[in-house]
Amino acid sequence: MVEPVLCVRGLRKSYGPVKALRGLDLELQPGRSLAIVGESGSGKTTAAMCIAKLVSADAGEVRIGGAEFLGTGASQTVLLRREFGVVLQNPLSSLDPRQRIWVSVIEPLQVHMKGLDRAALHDRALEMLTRVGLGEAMADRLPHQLSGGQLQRAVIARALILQPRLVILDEPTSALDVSVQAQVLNLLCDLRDELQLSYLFITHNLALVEILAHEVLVMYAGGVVERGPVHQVFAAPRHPYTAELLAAVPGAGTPLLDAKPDPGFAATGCAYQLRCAHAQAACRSVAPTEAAGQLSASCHFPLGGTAP
Ligand SMILES: Nc1ncnc2c1ncn2[C@@H]1O[C@H](COP(=O)(O)OP(=O)(O)OP(=O)(O)O)[C@@H](O)[C@H]1O
Repeated sequence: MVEPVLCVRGLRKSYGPVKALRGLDLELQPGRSLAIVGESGSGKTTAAMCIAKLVSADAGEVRIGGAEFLGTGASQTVLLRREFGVVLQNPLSSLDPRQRIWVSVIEPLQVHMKGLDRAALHDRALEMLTRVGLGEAMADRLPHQLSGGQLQRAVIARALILQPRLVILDEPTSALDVSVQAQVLNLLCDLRDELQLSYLFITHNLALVEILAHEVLVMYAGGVVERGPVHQVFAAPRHPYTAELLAAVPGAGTPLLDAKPDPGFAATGCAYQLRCAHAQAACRSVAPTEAAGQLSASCHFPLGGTAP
């Protein structure tokens, strides 16, 4: 059996009374990409941050490449991790404004592969910058001399410089102009296929999920309400919340819904019951089973058929 690139079991995180993550399980196979979707406040970023050990979870286990990931090591910041690359929403905040682009790109190499001389580091930076579509001319520039799309390419180059198999992407295109978003998205798709990368991808934007991910995990109020292959979940959503998200999609680049789920909501039964047009008595008294397995929805009365 192939070892998953990422395996997460029972990840929980509360902020006081707010249950931001209610026990997350997921697996990511080599070369596969998983998108975590949900509206603002559903727990997506908390999930990514707990997986990256940027925020410490209250409980649960994270395994990367078969080994438990404890989040310790030489690197002080998540951007320099050896185990995975990270691409965040705002590329400017990921790069040191005083450092030339090539120096930022090779920073993880300097931390984790000591002993490379300056010429070798420079060569590696140019190789990676070329791979992401930035020529040598960009290498010596400072971040403020690059456009948003060019900066995000540089961040991607740095995320890949240690050749990780897993890349965590948190809204990687949402700070970019719409015309540039497609270019960066295409680059991410090409790199994923060429380098057999696995992406864990956090987004509000379902249009991007169809392009970048194989599987989708839908979160509501800190829990997983539906999961499965993207084409199956999008073609026939089984959880009413997934259907609501899909119905709200006005097009690429536009956030989904403004309404926020309330993860502090402590009533018995289903967390989605007050917003659900299909709620029945059982939904108010008994919490549905968590969505687990290949294709499932956490709902007593899933759309289109029997309960999972
Ligand atoms: N540092 C914190 N302190 C207190 N509450 C927090 C903190 N971080 C997140 N939360 C709460 O946890 C819940 C989940 O937040 P989280 O940021 O993970 O959601 P999200 O789906 O990523 O939303 P967004 O897309 O807006 O970032 C929210 O209710 C949020 O207010």
